[in-house]
Amino acid sequence: MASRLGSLVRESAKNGGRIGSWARSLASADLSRAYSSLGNRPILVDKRGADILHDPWLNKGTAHPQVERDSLGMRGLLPPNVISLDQQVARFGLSFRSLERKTKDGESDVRALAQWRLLNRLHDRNETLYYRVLIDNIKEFAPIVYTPTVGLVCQNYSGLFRRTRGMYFSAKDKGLMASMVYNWPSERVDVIVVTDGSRILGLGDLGVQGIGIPIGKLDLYVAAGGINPARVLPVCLDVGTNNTALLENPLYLGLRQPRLEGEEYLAVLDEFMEAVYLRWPKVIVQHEDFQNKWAFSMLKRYRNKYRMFNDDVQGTAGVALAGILGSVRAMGRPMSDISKMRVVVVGAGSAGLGVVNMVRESMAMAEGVSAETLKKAAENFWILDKEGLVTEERKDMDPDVKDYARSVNGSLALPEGAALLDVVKKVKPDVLLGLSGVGGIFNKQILEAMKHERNHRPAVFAMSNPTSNAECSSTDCFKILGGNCVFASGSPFPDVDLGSGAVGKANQGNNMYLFPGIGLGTYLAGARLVTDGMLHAAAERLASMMSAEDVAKGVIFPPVTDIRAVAKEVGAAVVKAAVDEDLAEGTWSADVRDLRAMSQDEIVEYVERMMWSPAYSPLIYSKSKESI
Ligand SMILES: NC(=O)C1=CN([C@@H]2O[C@H](COP(=O)(O)OP(=O)(O)OC[C@H]3O[C@@H](n4cnc5c(N)ncnc54)[C@H](O)[C@@H]3O)[C@@H](O)[C@H]2O)C=CC1
Ligand SMILES: CC(=O)C(=O)O
Ligand SMILES: [Mg+2]
Repeated sequence: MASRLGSLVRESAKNGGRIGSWARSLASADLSRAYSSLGNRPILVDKRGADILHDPWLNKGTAHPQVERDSLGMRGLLPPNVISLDQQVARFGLSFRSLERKTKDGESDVRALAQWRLLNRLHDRNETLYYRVLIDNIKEFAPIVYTPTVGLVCQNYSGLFRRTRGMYFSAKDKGLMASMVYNWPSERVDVIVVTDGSRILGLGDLGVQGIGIPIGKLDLYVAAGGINPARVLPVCLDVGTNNTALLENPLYLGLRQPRLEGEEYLAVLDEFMEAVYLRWPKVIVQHEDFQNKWAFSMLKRYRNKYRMFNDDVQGTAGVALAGILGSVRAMGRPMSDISKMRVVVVGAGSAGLGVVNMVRESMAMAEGVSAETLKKAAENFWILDKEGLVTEERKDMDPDVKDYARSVNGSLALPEGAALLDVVKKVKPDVLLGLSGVGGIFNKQILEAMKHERNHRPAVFAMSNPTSNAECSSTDCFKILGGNCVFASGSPFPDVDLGSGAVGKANQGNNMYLFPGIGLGTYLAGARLVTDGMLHAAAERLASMMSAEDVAKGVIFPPVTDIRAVAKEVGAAVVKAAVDEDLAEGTWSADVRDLRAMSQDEIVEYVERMMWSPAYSPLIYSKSKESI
């Protein structure tokens, strides 16, 4: 059969593709077997012609081979020259470079949006080519589809909106969500990223325009985590906005009403969660960029019921933990010395508190986690919010921060609400960690104060996004602290030339290093829940990927170009943890017994094998579409 199809294809090439009737006369099962033996798994489609060209999951554009053009009624709908996926990638590169040349002297925001538009249009047309381009150029394109440009895109989303992507559930859909989920065209969804748009990066409440974040996160799920793009769903819950500029903007596409509060808000969230699990019982739901007042409570409400996690609270925590472990090693100390670190955290929101909770647990682990060791570990943190240092004298204390409130007496005592500079001068921290959303708050004086005798290799993490909200830049940090400090930021910053061959290494400390692997591992494990054990395993695997030579140079995270390998390793660690915790049910391709029988290396191989990668599959017409 393979040779019959091969000869058909060769024949077609010779005679200009006049084999439509032959190809159609072959039973689709024969064709599918034939295609299988040629390589990619074929896809049965119940569409033809222009409908395929307008379906980004199926469209190959100029790469549709002649046999498909004939069998699927596309002859004449495309220019006659058939080109390959590689050639299409190269053509996209040429057109992207030409845009770069044309916009190089223009305003940087205009240029960034033009670059995003070019990628977005490709995403809308042809998902296979889009992800191939993204994977092949991840270092260059992640900052466009993800932070920082995605922030700018969200700020302008209503004006940029052309073709819809994802789903919107609003307060107006009450009682209808269980039927609405069936409007989504894909029968299978593995990962949903959902936001309510209330705290988009460090840019505040962007209402329905926050949809750009789930889209960008899911781009990384596909490109890094190898999740099939036909099985991801970005969602925005439109519960109103308190952003008056948006409410007054005639272009704004969301509901023009203040945000729902209390029971009304909860009713939307509950109905949404129930609806998606009704249609897709095994889906993983990632909560993203919910304002602090809801992030923790939603996590507590759902994490023991559904297969879900909050990326800002839990993904960020794992990345910061891995970064701090790397910094401890960079100081020339064993990882167990994490329990001796003094950490000043600026920002007591969902991200900041998520980080301190996880790092504290890791500190306590050295001596065995107990109420006593956790209490002792909490003393390693000084937490500031917009009112300054949180002490036991704080009025209306957030219960989530209470454990970390500092005493106003004794050694290292500081007054309630003490300013950051005073805290840094007195505490002389090993790690200064920013998750405040306040751009430039680590100013010259603060960074000068980080030069102290307690630690000649301190770590500065300016983790807020996007770039303009980073607490300091790599240049500020290295120019003041010298090449010895360890620097990480949420959005990418360049390495810094310190003269005489010395280079300050700018690490990107972003939850993008963990969430794709957490989702991938949870999915392949078929884990019922996402547990702390799985999250610790993910963070520890990320930390362990850095070699002694890397950390000695101040490199504490892998390069973005390795993000697919990171997701694979993290995913495998999550699978293993889920199996060890007896939470794994496996999937159709490996059930729990298969997973249990695998060695660690075999799990890594299995995860890699299961990762989707972009390649064109042969398309075969069938009236009743079923997977083969
Ligand atoms: N690098 C990464 O992977 C991640 C970065 N982030 C970034 O972290 C930032 C904060 O996110 P969330 O915690 O979710 O926000 P949030 O709104 O929950 O918390 C912000 C916190 O910063 C505090 N704050 C505001 N102004 C301050 C000031 N002048 N001094 C000290 N503290 C101040 C607030 O009181 C609040 O405690 C955002 O910019 C976000 O982009 C969040 C998640 C992951
Ligand atoms: C990276 C991320 O999740 C944030 O800035 O919110
Ligand atoms: Mg986020």
